[in-house]
Amino acid sequence: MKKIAIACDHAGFKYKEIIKQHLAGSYEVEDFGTFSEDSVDYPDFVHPAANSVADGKNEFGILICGSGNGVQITANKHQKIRCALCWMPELADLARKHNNANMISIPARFIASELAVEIVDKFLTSEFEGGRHQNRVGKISVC
Ligand SMILES: O=C(CO)[C@H](O)[C@H](O)[C@H](O)COP(=O)(O)O
Repeated sequence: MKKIAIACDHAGFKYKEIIKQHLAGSYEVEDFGTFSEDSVDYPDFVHPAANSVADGKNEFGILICGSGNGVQITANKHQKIRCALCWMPELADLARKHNNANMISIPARFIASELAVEIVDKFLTSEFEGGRHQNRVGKISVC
């Protein structure tokens, strides 16, 4: 069963719970919080989730905040993380196929929860195509 990290800030909490419920039984989900709608700082929750994907404890990660920007910016500070901001399923598909993304960020304040679930499903079922894309991905981490 694929192991998935999930994390959010207060703006993403409701969607995190919806996504977790959707994935239950099909994936092993590790929830790094937050666990309420009380205002929090997203890096406090993203860094542990990103570390778990970077060290291989979880295969993929799902991050949710209001715009998707803050959690994505934070996750991409981790050298082994490739986190894509996805507001439609096609972007999640391409993030896996072309960029071998291992995390995605979802903008909870800008899309419906039903679409967020579709995005997650596409992210977790698309495969990296390798080939010419492997050359490019290999050049991303320069330090
Ligand atoms: O990081 C963000 C902005 O790019 C996220 O959208 C946060 O969820 C947002 O900044 C939270 O804003 P709030 O006014 O403190 O709820």
